[in-house]
Amino acid sequence: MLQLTPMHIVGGRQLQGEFAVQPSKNAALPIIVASLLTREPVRLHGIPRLSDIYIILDIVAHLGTRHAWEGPNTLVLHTPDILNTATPYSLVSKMRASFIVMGALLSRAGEATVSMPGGCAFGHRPVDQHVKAFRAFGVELDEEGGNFEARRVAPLTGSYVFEMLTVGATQNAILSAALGSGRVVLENASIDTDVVDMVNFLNSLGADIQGAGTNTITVQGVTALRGGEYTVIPDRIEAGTLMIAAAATRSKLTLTGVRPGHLRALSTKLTEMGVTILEQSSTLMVDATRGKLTPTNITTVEYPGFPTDVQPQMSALLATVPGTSVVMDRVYADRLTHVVELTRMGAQIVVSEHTQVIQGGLLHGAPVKAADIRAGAALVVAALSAEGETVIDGMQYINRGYERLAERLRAIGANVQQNEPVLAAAMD
Ligand SMILES: CC(=O)N[C@H]1[C@@H](OP(=O)(O)OP(=O)(O)OC[C@H]2O[C@@H](n3ccc(=O)[nH]c3=O)[C@H](O)[C@@H]2O)O[C@H](CO)[C@@H](O)[C@@H]1O
Ligand SMILES: C=C(OP(=O)(O)O)C(=O)O
Repeated sequence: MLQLTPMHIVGGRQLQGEFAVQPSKNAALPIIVASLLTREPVRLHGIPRLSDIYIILDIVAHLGTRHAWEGPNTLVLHTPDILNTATPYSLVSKMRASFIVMGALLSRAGEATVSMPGGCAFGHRPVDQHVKAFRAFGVELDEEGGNFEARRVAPLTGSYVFEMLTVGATQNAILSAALGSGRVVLENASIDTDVVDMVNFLNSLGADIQGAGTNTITVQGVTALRGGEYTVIPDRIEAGTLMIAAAATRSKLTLTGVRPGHLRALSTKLTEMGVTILEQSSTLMVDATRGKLTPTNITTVEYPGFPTDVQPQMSALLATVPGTSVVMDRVYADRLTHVVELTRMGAQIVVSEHTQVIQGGLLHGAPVKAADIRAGAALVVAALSAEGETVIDGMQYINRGYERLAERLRAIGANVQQNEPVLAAAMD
């Protein structure tokens, strides 16, 4: 992973003005993979310039996709032929989301070899549901030497009831059956926005996938998909991070280019704490300047519940709110790498049986290190509110999910310095 220079933040300043939210990383990644299903060109608007996007582009390039950027966030992808059906460990280990190339390759080429995805700093992330769904549809699947080898021996048919709500396995299962003459039914499917956006994209190319956004999804295979043009949804996790940053700095901030409906669980919680939120069709105003915030309890669950991907940032906010708050992550019980770093900044957090008990108070600047993407975002939130200077190392993790963050935070009044990553220029 590219090493980046640390970010320096002098905190204690209010944020102000408008922040234009980037397009969604976690929606864009599966849509780029889903473009493997058509031999025609597709033009995607709203692709954020992030290191994860460049990694998935390397992976699909290995499989046969040519790409060209048209302006800052528009990407044209074209996969006339699949050139490889094996994705090596060196590529898959860089990003867990890449495991869904298995479903796309099964659909388009009838076979796939994909390495077990890499581990993650915040705990065990199994792929058993992906494997069980494929097998339920009649796919032959062997696991050998850290690789999964899958073959379509007949049209995919049957149904699978997921044992938990999983975004990635739902996407993988949909992709595997979207081409061909079979029909599969997914029960207890994820209703996450990133599943719905991938299905909307595929259906816009001629796929026949019904029920996305409900717990039962039916995929009727089609012979081929056409090319097309699609705009990816806004990034609700980036928007959520900025809402939380506004609350932590007791600021008034307007987010533009958002879908307020995707952020309801967070808006409800912040409102309960004393933050005023005003929603319009694609803007969201957060006002934390009117009086004291109150502590609260958070339990993360799958969408549309409170998202795990803003749990560390929310914990950072709660570390600034006097009183006792309790945070439990039911999606990733061990998503806790932010805790030790926040305590360097004066946060009082005790972890017991995967639960954070937070006594809010004042934070101060300190040297800290991000160990994963949202832990890094939590450190940015804490640093923006803390007295004095915080130096955040491990920026390569934050850069996975936030485009030109230092520059965009400066534009809303933060005192942030970092040599900007040269990703876009270097990797086109
Ligand atoms: C690139 C991307 O979009 N990543 C997001 C995606 O990850 P990802 O798709 O990997 O997460 P899942 O929704 O699959 O995981 C949800 C839960 O199911 C468990 N599980 C999942 C699959 C499986 O085969 N077996 C199993 O036990 C996981 O360990 C976790 O506890 O959704 C997560 C949950 O919203 C987010 O935190 C990630 O940011
Ligand atoms: C955890 C995340 O991504 P990934 O699933 O790729 O690790 C995230 O975006 O918060």
